[in-house]
Parts: sequence; structure tokens; C-alpha cells
Amino acid sequence: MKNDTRGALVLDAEGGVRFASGIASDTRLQRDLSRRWMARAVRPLASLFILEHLDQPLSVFSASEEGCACFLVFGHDAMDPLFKFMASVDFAGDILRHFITSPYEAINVVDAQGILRYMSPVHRQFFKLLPDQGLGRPVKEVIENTRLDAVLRSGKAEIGQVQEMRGTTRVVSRTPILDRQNRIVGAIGQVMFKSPDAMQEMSAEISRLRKEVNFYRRELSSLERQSRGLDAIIGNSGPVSRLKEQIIRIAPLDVPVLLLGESGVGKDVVAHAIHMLSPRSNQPMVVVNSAALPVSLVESELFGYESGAFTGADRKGRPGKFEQADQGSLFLDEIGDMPLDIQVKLLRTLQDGTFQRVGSERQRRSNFRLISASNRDFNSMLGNGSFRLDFFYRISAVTLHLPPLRDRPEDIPALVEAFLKNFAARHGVPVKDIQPAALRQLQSLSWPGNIRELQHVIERAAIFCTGEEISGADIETAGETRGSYHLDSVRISELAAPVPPSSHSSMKEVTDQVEIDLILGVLQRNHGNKKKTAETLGISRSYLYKRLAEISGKSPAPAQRT
Ligand SMILES: Nc1ncnc2c1ncn2[C@@H]1O[C@H](COP(=O)(O)OP(=O)(O)OP(=O)(O)O)[C@@H](O)[C@H]1O
Repeated sequence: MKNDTRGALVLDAEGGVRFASGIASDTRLQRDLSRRWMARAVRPLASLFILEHLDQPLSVFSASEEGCACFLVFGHDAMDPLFKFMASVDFAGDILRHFITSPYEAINVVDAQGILRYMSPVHRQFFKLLPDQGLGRPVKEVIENTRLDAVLRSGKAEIGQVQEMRGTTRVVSRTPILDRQNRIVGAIGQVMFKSPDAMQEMSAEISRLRKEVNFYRRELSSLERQSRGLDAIIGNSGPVSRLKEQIIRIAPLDVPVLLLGESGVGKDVVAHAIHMLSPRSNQPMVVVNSAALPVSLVESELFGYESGAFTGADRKGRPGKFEQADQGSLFLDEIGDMPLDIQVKLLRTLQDGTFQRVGSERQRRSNFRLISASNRDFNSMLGNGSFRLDFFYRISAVTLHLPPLRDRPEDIPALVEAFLKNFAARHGVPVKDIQPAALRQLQSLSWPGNIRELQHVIERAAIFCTGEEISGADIETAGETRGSYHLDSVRISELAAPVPPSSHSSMKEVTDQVEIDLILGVLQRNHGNKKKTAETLGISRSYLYKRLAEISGKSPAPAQRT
């Protein structure tokens, strides 16, 4: 066979050669094609086929009339999958047509210059374009948020990406197209166009995942705040600078620290900072809400239990909080609310670290650093005997007083700035500014709920504010709910008034109402702090949110209540 790479052959009705050129001058090839032509009555001549048994693989296009057949022959070095596909699937053309017109998966094709060359009908209709409209124009001008031009530049495929187009979220894959010399000749974008139901499901799934990502972002930023130590304590006022100095001094010492201050002043933040600045920072800080400890479970919660210690116990047994805090820190939050009988039970462990798991005689020891916090007035509690003096001495080798926000208004600008940045990062929106007059307004308030309250007001103001700068009016609107925290437009303070059960109420209705009253009462006492409320009630936060959603669903319209 000659070294040509292409040729043409024309055969007459009897298989005789009427014309041959190039690679088709080869007699073996002519005999082969003639045999196929003569056998057409039993095996129809394919319009495209591959000959592999000759010196080199050949692709053959055939066209036949009654009296003659014409063959175009191409040689190639390696088996080309396209030819192989076209030759072996006789509905290959239909498959290609299906791909370029599929209603479920649209395609857009651009050339190496990023000019739109093809757009599936379904995508064209989605963009409300007329047939051929948009073709010949740079793809960026036609398709919203496209990255086909970027794929042309990078040569890297982007698979399964999310793209917003005309207010809809679509899943797209973008792939560069290479020729046989590996040069980028264009790019193709595939867009999933599922049936409406499937699309709805997918878009619901995407928004669910987005919410989940946001939730983890928030958790992460709270963890980051906790792990940042002193940096998490925003403020440079005199009282806060003194507090930071005290933290630096006492953090490395293994002495018990008691943090005192009103609700929302940052006791939790300071406890984390002390732990992070201590030599125990690479070990866990175990947090116990002392107010939420059920007396019946306190021993198993704190000391742990052995296998089979009681009905319902974990079969393998479980370490308690003291054991979990070994080598780390134990943070007893709300310690002023710890019942007297629990204080007695903990005295010895706080003194020397020893304890026994429930159901075991074995003496164990835990080496933890104790940090406690409370917003209660210990003088009066010690005076009236509602807190044990010996217990108080164990927990308060060092006492730090955290200043209320009203004593350090000069910290408010920095706190506001941090809260606005944090809000913007969590919700993926630009950071809002605040007008100087609005800041002065914030500095003039008394903030009974301290930094937590300031944070809530700022976040609400950021939501209400439609411009780029938060004004005094936005603060007013956000602050209207201060003191009686809003729950989905319903004032908790009003809801919290117990509703007397009617004589027709069923047992379930009555217990439901009792539960609602209890939840709302504790929520109000905790100034709207849901985390604390869940802990106080010993229920999970998700259950609390569920109940709150049900409660607000049952409530009368806000207009009737205000
Ligand atoms: N100095 C601070 N800088 C930045 N954020 C702070 C600061 N102090 C407190 N916060 C924030 O204020 C909120 C309340 O703080 P925290 O929970 O530490 O208060 P608390 O005194 O423990 O309140 P409670 O007594 O009600 O438990 C948290 O969101 C916390 O991140």
C-alpha cells in the first residue's frame, strides 16, 4: 500500500473499478470494497466503516446509487474513537442529535476565541432568545455568569459547578475541547435541565446544603472566637485592659478562677481565653451548665458510670465530665445556680480531684483546672445560706469581676464594628457602616443585657437597614424589642403569661400548655438566650427551636398583641 492518507474509488454495478485515486489505488483495498459492494443484497453497505486488516487502519465513507458505488478512504495512525463510534453504531447521528437538542441537558459550544457557536434549543428558550440569536457573539455577553472563557484560558474542566442564571440555580459542567494535536479548539458547557419536579428537589437540596454550610460557618466562627483567646475579647477601655492583664497573669497558674459579672458581659468568652492561654490549651475545656444539672442524674453526668450501673445506662459505661476534663479545664457555668445538695456531692472532687464512677468502688482521679462563672450575688447567697461557704472557697481562689457594658461605653464602636463584620461574613453580604450619631445613641443606653444585647440589636439593625449605613432610626427599630425579646414577631413577655386550662382541655393539651409556659418563662428569664434555655430545661436546642416554631405558629397575629 502506498503512503497516501486518502483516496477515492468508484465501482460500477458489477464491482469493476471505474475510478481510483490515492490510497484507493491499492488492489487489495479495491478487492475488499468490491466484495462488500457485491454482497449488498445480503449485507447493506454501511455509510461509514473501518477497515483494520490492511497495513494501516482506514476509515471509509460510502455512497451508492443503483449502478455505482463511491468510496472516500482516509488513513489514520491510531484508532479514532469518533470513527469507531460512527462506524459501529448505525444510529450514531441520532445520538449526536439527541445530545445537542436534549431537553434535560443543554449544551453551549464556544470556539477558541470564546465566541458562542451553538446553544441547545432548551437553553436558548430559557434565555428567551430567538433562533440563532446570540450566536457569533462573545459568550460572556450572552450567558449570565458563564466561565467558558475562563475554561478556555485555563484548559481545566470544571465539573458539577453551581451557576446562577436568570434567578435560578443550575448545575453545570464546563470542559475544554482539544483537537488531535491537543490544542484547545473550543469549550463546551453542559447545563442540567431536569424535569420541573427534579429541579425543584435539587434546588431545595442546594438551599438546604447552603443553610447547612452557613450553620457550620457560624459554628466555625464561634469556635474560632473561642480559640482566639485574648483576641476574642474586644475592647480597650480601662476596665477591659485591666481584665486582660489579670487574665494574662492568672491563666498559667493552676488555681480555680471564679468569673463574676452580669448576664451577657462575656464570662464564657473569658473562660475560653483563660483556657487558651493556659498550658492546658491543647486539651479540652469541658463545659457544664450547673443550673441545668438534674439532681437525679448529676452523679452519672459528672462522675460517669460503670457498665450496668442502672437501667438505661450505656452497656460499656461512660466517663463523666470530671474524667473528660482530665489534663484540661472544667468550666462550671452558672455555678451560683447549683443546688445545695449537688454542691455537697462535688466538694471532695473539687478539693483533690478524686471521684468514683456510679456503680464502681474504684477511686479515680482527674487533673483538671477549674473555671467557674456566675451572674449571682454571692454575698447575699452566702449570707442566707443558699450557697455553701466551703464550696465557695474551693471555686474562688481567684475572682475576676467582668465590667458591665454601661461602665465601658468607649468599647461600643469596636464591638459594633466586629458584630457588623461577623454578621456580613455569616450572611455573605457587604459589611454595613454605622453613622456616628447612631453610635453615640448606642453609647447612651444602659444595656441591661450587656454585650449579648448589643449584639442582637446590631444584628437586627443590620437586617432592618436598607441602605449601606445604619442610622439612629434603624437602631430605634431594632431596639424596640429590647427587654422583651422578639420571637418571630411575637412578644415572648406577653406569651409567657400562663393560660389557664379550660375545663374541656384534654390531658395532652394541658401538659402541652404547661410545657409552653415553662419554656417561655425560662426563655424570658434568660433574656431570650435559647442555648441557655435549652440547657436550663435539659432539652436539646433542636427540640427547643421546634417547640418555639410551633408556639409562634399558634400565636395570635402580632397586630392584635402590640
Ligand atoms: N469582649 C467581647 N468581645 C466580643 N464579643 C463579646 C465580648 N464579650 C461577650 N461577647 C459576646 O457576647 C455574647 C455573650 O457573651 P457570653 O456568653 O460570654 O456572656 P456571659 O457573661 O457568659 O453570659 P451569661 O451569664 O448569660 O451566660 C457572646 O456572643 C459573646 O461572643
